[in-house]
Amino acid sequence: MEIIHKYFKNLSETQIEQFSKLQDLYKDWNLKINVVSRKDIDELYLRHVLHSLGIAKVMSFKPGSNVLDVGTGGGFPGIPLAILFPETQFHLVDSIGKKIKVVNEVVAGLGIENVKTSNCRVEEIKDTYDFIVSRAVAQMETFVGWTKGRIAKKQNHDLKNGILYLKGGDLTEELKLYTSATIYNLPDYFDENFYETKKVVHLGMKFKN
Ligand SMILES: C[S@@+](CC[C@H](N)C(=O)[O-])C[C@H]1O[C@@H](n2cnc3c(N)ncnc32)[C@H](O)[C@@H]1O
Repeated sequence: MEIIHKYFKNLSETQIEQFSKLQDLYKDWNLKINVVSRKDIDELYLRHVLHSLGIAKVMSFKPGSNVLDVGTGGGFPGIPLAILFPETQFHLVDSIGKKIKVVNEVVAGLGIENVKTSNCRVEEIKDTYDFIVSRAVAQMETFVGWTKGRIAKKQNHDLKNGILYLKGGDLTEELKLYTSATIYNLPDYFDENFYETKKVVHLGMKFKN
């Protein structure tokens, strides 16, 4: 939990309490339904919570905005972002029901009010969102296909509405179709070795008028 304080200084009492409770909640639920690897559960704050919050280093979601988390699994990056941005609405989607069950239990356990969940494939979602976030779900081309039409046209942020994807490694090949993508290197924000090759990729949507 100290590692969250290290990089996010102005947390409210509620946010501190919610972040602090995450580890015990995930430890309990992970015994029943495995959503986080055994190794990672001891490093939940480094490998999952802070990593999810990497998106917050490049984007401050405004009050009233809405965000879709595609393939949220156990709730990453959606749950840490929902704690950090309580006035933004988050929709967490996963095609595997037992993962959404854990997400629902964690959300209820923390008293988070700005998260809704759906157990379905993202291709079935019909709403639009200011941003779509994700980690470890699909290659960019597949992901862009799945989420086509889901970005709202009205812009409310400095960064263009679009996709904010947590990725790692060399992305030259994967992003060669997306020349307008911006890559933010997480080591510019976080010192820990875990982040050495990790990035946030922003892909702003272009709309034909
Ligand atoms: C490797 S896990 C990543 C989970 C989480 N984002 C994380 O980083 O911890 C990928 C997740 O994406 C989900 N998924 C894959 N394709 C999907 C789709 N088309 N729609 C919704 N969920 C999908 C899977 O069920 C799985 O839970």
